[in-house]
Order: sequence, then C-alpha cells, then structure tokens
Amino acid sequence: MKKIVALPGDGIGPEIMDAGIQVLNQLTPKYGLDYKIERYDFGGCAIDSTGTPLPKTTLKACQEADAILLGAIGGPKWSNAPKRPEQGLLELRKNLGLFANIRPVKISKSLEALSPLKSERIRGVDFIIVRELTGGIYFGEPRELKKERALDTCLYTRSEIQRIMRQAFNIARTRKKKVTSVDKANVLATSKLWREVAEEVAKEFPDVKLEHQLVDSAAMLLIQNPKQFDVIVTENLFGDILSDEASVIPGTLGVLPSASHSEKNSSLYEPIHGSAPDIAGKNSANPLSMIFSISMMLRESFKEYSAAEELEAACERVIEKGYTTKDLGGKTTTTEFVQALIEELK
Ligand SMILES: NC(=O)C1=CN([C@@H]2O[C@H](COP(=O)(O)OP(=O)(O)OC[C@H]3O[C@@H](n4cnc5c(N)ncnc54)[C@H](O)[C@@H]3O)[C@@H](O)[C@H]2O)C=CC1
Ligand SMILES: CC(C)CC(=O)C(=O)O
Ligand SMILES: [Mg+2]
Repeated sequence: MKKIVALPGDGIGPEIMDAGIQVLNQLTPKYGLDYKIERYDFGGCAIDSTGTPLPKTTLKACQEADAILLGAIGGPKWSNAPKRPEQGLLELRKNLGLFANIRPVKISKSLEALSPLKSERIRGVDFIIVRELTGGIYFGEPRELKKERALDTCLYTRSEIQRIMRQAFNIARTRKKKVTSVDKANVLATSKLWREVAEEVAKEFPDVKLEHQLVDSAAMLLIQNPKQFDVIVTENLFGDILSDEASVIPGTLGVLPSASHSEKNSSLYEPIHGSAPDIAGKNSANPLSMIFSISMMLRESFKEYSAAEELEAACERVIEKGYTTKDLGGKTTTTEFVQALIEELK
C-alpha cells in the first residue's frame, strides 16, 4: 500500500486539500490504486500545536512517504513568530533534497476562453518552469538583519547548477527540445556561473537547443509572447517570481500546480500559490491548483497515466459547463466545484 502524506497547512490550504482528497478518493477505486493518506501539521498550524513549523514527526512522515501533498502555509498570524511557517517550508525542501521544482503552465481550451489575455496570444501555451529549489538567496549564509543594515547571500555551486540543468534538458528531450536558461549574467556572479554551466551541460544534449534570456526581459516576454517557451530553467528566486507572473496567462494563481523532486526522497506536490489569507475560510478558493498537483502526483509518483488523464479531462468538462470559482470570473464555491467534479467522475 502506498503512503501519501498530506500537509494541509494554513489559510486556504486545508480547504483545497480536502477538495483534492475527495476528488482523489472518487477517482481512484476503478484504477485499483491502493493508498492511505495521513495528515500532519505543518506551517502555522504546527507552530500553534507544537511551537515549530516543521515538527520532527512531520519530517519523519515525509521521509517515509511515497508521495507528499502540500496545501499552503503562512499568514499574518505568524509573521512575528521566532520561526515563521515559510522557514519551515524551506527546511522541509532542504531536508528532503527537493532541488527540482517543476511548474507547468499549460492553457487548455476552457482556460483560454476565460483568460483576460487575448486568445491569439495564449492559444496553445505549454511551457514548464524548472525552478532550482534548494539553493540561491533563500538559503545562502551569512544572513543578517540589524537595525541599520541587512544582508542576504546568494550562493550557487557548479554541481547544484549541473543537476538542475540536466533535469531541464531531460524534460526538454521529451517535449519541443528547447531550453531557455534565465539569469542575470550581465550583473551577478552566480548568474555568470549559471550561464557557463548551462553551456557545458548543453553539450551533453546536442539534440536540445539552448538559449539564454536575462530575467528582466524574460519577465516581459513571458506575457508578450509566451508561446515561444518550452522549458525555462532558472534559479530559486527568479523561478519563484516568474512562475507567479505566468499565472497572468490563465488569469489566476488558482490553477497552477507543481511537483518537487529530489535525488533520494519521494516527491512533493503543491500549488504554486500561497495560503491566500484574503479569501481563507470563504469557501471561494479555486481547488484546481491542488487537483492538478494531484494529477502530477498520479503521473510522476504512481505512473497512473490514465487516471491523471481522466481527472484532467473531467476538470475541463466541468469548467466548460460553467463551474468556475471567483478568481476565474464565476460564482461557484470550492465545495460546489468539487461536487460537480465528483458527479463528472461518477
Ligand atoms: N508554498 C507555500 O505554502 C507558499 C506560501 N506563501 C505564503 O502565503 C501567504 C500569502 O501570500 P500572498 O503573497 O498573499 O500570495 P498568495 O499566493 O497566497 O495569494 C496571492 C493572490 O492570489 C489569490 N489566490 C491564491 N491562490 C488562490 C486560489 N487557489 N484560488 C483563488 N485565488 C487564489 C489570493 O487570494 C491572493 O489574492 C504568505 O504568508 C506567504 O509567505 C506564499 C507562496 C507559497
Ligand atoms: C516561502 C516561499 C519561498 C514559497 C514560495 O513563494 C514558493 O515556493 O512559490
Ligand atoms: Mg512563490
């Protein structure tokens, strides 16, 4: 039996986690996938229950899981905590070695119709942001916060860049065979090394085209002409920002999933967005980001390709029938959307 560890977290995290698990439980019996789901406190709720965002029991469960699902963590309640929920998330990623964060941005017909951007600009958009997740400025030492000055350190080693590049090139090989490496090599030392290593690794993949884009103009091109991209590989901070920017293409963060992979542990699946405190508790969160993350889990951790396809097709039909949450311009609540999807899967 497979063990799935669920970390609902804070804000809308538990709402979309419940939604995702209900849908998974409706979908899977016919595919014979045998699993149990265990929930653990993580993030702000874990600070409340244990005093720390990443309790040892939660980390141990994640280390022993076959796959991990995360809702979202954080919120104003914990902004002055000695250790914030976000610090717990970074610790979890580091401890599990989740260096490769895969953030697909694919616009289906139903989402294209709802996007605030013109159809001609976004029809057929299908790219993946491969974000390095355990290095860079989020992790660099020293760091310092004093009254008159503050310091963060951005550090990347050659081997960290090599392994994320190989991940990106391998993904590109299964797609349109184009990698866009995004950096700030006109200014940053870490980006100069990034670009040098990208060129080196590209030699191992002669069938894949490599191009470089500076991050500022990449941010512009992502909206101006998103169809040109296939695989974008970039460092932690740039990937964090560019992927939220990419949500302007479907028009909401509420539909974008992600998968994080490591060399030694099981993978973690989570929406790219945060805990959305502004809509928490209102039954209005879009659960698709979580449902599509579950679909990534079915494919990537359990090789359940047909189940994932059925799930995605059912989502598409439900949206086409007019069930959309507020972020997509509709009036459907989270629970109504889940109910409609469950009916569709019956
Ligand atoms: N992986 C994680 O757990 C992450 C946690 N955070 C944390 O989340 C908290 C809130 O951060 P924000 O900057 O407000 O970003 P956010 O991503 O939580 O929200 C940004 C905007 O998108 C909307 N939104 C996000 N997800 C949605 C969904 N599923 N359906 C409908 N609308 C949705 C929100 O309502 C808000 O207006 C912070 O504490 C932050 O540190 C932020 C990003 C990732
Ligand atoms: C705590 C942050 C680094 C989380 C975030 O914004 C993300 O992973 O997208
Ligand atoms: Mg982010």
